[in-house]
Amino acid sequence: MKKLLMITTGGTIASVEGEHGLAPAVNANELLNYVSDMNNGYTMETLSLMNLDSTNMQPEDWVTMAEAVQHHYDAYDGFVITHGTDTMAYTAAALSYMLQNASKPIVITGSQIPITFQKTDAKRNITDAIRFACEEIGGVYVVFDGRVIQGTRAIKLRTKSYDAFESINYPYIAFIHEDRIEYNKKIQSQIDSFTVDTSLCTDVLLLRLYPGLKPEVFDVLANMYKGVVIESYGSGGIPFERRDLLQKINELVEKGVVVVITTQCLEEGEDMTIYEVGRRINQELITRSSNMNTEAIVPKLMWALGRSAEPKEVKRMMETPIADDITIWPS
Ligand SMILES: NC(=O)C[C@H](N)C(=O)O
Repeated sequence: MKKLLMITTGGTIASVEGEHGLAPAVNANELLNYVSDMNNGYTMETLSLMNLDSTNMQPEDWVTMAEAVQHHYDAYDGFVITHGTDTMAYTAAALSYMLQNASKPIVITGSQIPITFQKTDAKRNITDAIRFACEEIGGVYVVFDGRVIQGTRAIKLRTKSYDAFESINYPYIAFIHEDRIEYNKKIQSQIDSFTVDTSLCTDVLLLRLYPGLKPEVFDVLANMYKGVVIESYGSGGIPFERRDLLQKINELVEKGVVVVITTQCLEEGEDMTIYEVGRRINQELITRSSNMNTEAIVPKLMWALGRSAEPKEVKRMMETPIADDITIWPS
């Protein structure tokens, strides 16, 4: 008999219609009461940790969640975390970095429609998440609309549809059917021991390039941030004609800021070795992101900066695959 803990954090799944629109209000026990087919095979305890729309979630809330799992880790066989969808991908990645080599499933789910509504995806998603949390598998996963996504690979692609999440640059882990779980990817069993490191440095900026961005904006960043993630274009170049951003980025790195380059393209990642706009970037100084998604890069950088103040060491951590966040490293 599996012993599970369901941790609730808010989101649409726990929302009710209030005076100012949908807002989370349902607690963990009430949420569980909506799920009818509580069957044998597991026992479930609940923890109402917070009740936030995930738009209001901050890195400190990721730490609260990681600490809750850490605190209860030995007492349970698996964890279900219910969460808003808007920042779920960030939370899933953040937990993947803070809670490494888990030998038990830590499953995050939510819904597009509140569980209190007649027609809702919430019941299915919770039921699926519970089923996956009973599996003999370790790590952090997003379960949504019958699909299981690696915690470092999820993105929210759709605002309304039930299939809100996609797995980026990585196969779905599994599909959850009514009668069985179909694995799509072989999962290696965990041999390293479970580690928890929740020290985050939140001095991180995410900047999306667009034609016309003023280079001077970079002058103010060094005083405010220790890490800057630049969502560049295509394979990952930086403009150096007219509005020369390259010079400014080099200056930032010289000042000790860790600059990570990624791409606005969702699929296939950066490869700065192809074009002159990419090759001009000093690869010794800049941090490559390969095919990580932005939702993973941002919390990974907060986590890496939380562990070391040495930019070279932060670059090394960022470029090292963790929790399957990087698969192909361009040669
Ligand atoms: N579907 C949802 O959960 C959206 C909600 N605004 C949230 O992220 O909390």
